[in-house]
Amino acid sequence: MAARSSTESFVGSIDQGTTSSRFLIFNEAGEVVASSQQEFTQIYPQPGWHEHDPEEIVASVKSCIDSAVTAFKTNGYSISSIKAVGITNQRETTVVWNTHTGEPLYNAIVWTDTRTQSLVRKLKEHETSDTLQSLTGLPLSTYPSAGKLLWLLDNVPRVRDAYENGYLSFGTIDAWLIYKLNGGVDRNVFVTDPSNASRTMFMNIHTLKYDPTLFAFFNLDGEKLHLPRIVHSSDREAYGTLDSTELVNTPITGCLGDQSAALVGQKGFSAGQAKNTYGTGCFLLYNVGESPVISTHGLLTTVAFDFQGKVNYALEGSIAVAGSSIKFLRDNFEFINDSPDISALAETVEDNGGCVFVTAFSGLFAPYWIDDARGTIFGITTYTKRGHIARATLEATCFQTKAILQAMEKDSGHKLKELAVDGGMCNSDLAMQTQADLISIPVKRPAMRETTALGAAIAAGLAVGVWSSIDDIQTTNTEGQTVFNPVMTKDKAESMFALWERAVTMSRGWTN
Ligand SMILES: Nc1ncnc2c1ncn2[C@@H]1O[C@H](COP(=O)(O)OP(=O)(O)O)[C@@H](O)[C@H]1O
Ligand SMILES: O=P(O)(O)OC[C@H](O)CO
Repeated sequence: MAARSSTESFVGSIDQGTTSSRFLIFNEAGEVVASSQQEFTQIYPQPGWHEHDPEEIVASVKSCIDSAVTAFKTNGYSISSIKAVGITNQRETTVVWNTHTGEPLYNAIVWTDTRTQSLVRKLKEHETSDTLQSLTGLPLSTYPSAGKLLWLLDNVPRVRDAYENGYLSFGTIDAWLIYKLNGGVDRNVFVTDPSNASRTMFMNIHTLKYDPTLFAFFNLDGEKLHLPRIVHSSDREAYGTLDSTELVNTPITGCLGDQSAALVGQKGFSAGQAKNTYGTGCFLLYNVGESPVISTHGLLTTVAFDFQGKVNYALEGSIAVAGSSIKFLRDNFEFINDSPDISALAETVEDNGGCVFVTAFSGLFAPYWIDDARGTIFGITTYTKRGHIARATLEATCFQTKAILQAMEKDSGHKLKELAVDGGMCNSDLAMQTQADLISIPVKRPAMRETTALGAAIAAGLAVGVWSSIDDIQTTNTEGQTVFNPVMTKDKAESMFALWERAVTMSRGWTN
């Protein structure tokens, strides 16, 4: 195709999720003009363990960049019109590497991994453990990075060795990717942003700095451990430039944890705005403004974004299992060939036939925090068909979202009037209708669902002036939304929810 003469600028976005990596190129209107996606290996060495190969993650990202850029060029665009790249990523997932060589010292331990259950219980016995949430925004659980790092130090001799000898680098996926995409040891760009650092339990949520009190609690020597420098989520200089791929020398200028990125991509810039992302897990973020609100109802406090010092916080309801339960039915039970087929299977029956599926594969996260629950299906009889299980699987995420919304209303004192959604599982009309029915408010799904990637592109584009301020992008992706209005009676929704809550109570204690 002939070269386009457009003076338009573009922004690339790396979206490194739990199950796949993507690279998307956005124009100034926030539209996707080229993209590429690649799944990578999920490693489950033991029940409850979940790992990724850090090098495979980097390779998948590079391959996506090259494929998308090739398509971009084929469409007549010039590489030089891509002004910057943003990064968004699965959070908490922990990578450790040799500071001198850049070699990973173990597989990445994924956020869903529950191997730290007993370690976390011991930490909870510590007399100051109940102060952690007010300092970090997070309750002690298997979820944040801190416990994963402690496990590595206790169980992997070469990690311990590297730590004792002062060459252990620790980072979440953003820090690892930025380091590797800059060429690793040679340039040693070792940074993270507050939305990612706030998931480690090493950062003080009020100061946005690593806190010696936290290192002392985890019995870590901050001098021995190499941690990424915390910089703004949108920054012209700090993140370096790509040293390879088709986009060599393009600056990386934005970085956001994926749930923060989705909030930005849904333009949840102001207090009172919220979004719910149904990916591998499901995460409801509610912007609470410029001061953190510490939850007393089972939610987390997280950094929504730090745009050149303008910091917004969010209350977060984290669900460990959402789209992954559908993949589970596909891969482990062969109920379906492909995730989208789940809706058709669920529609073969009228309702859940009395089944409730507590999908607690990693215990239950917000607002319950039950670490000793495991996946349990209640109500199975000889009447039960695969369709009932499919329906109960979709409903599980919707029930847990309802519980989170209730907690959020109590913490924030506000009632949401509608829920903005995105993420792979929101493609299921049945799931989104069920969600609207159960929470009795409308659910709004944007036409362009790659809002996580858009959020990282916005962070990067703001840093280099592709957009001069958030006002430039307020109307992006507002056309063509689908609205799911509740049709179920509130009484029916409440009685279904009561059964779910009963099932949650009964799922406790399995791994005790
Ligand atoms: N049409 C669909 N209906 C239901 N679930 C879906 C559909 N399409 C994708 N999914 C689920 O969405 C998840 C992937 O969503 P995505 O937002 O890409 O996740 P991540 O960012 O965690 O990799 C998968 O677990 C998949 O099962
Ligand atoms: O991969 P996702 O989209 O489910 O997101 C993972 C989260 O960041 C984990 O906290």
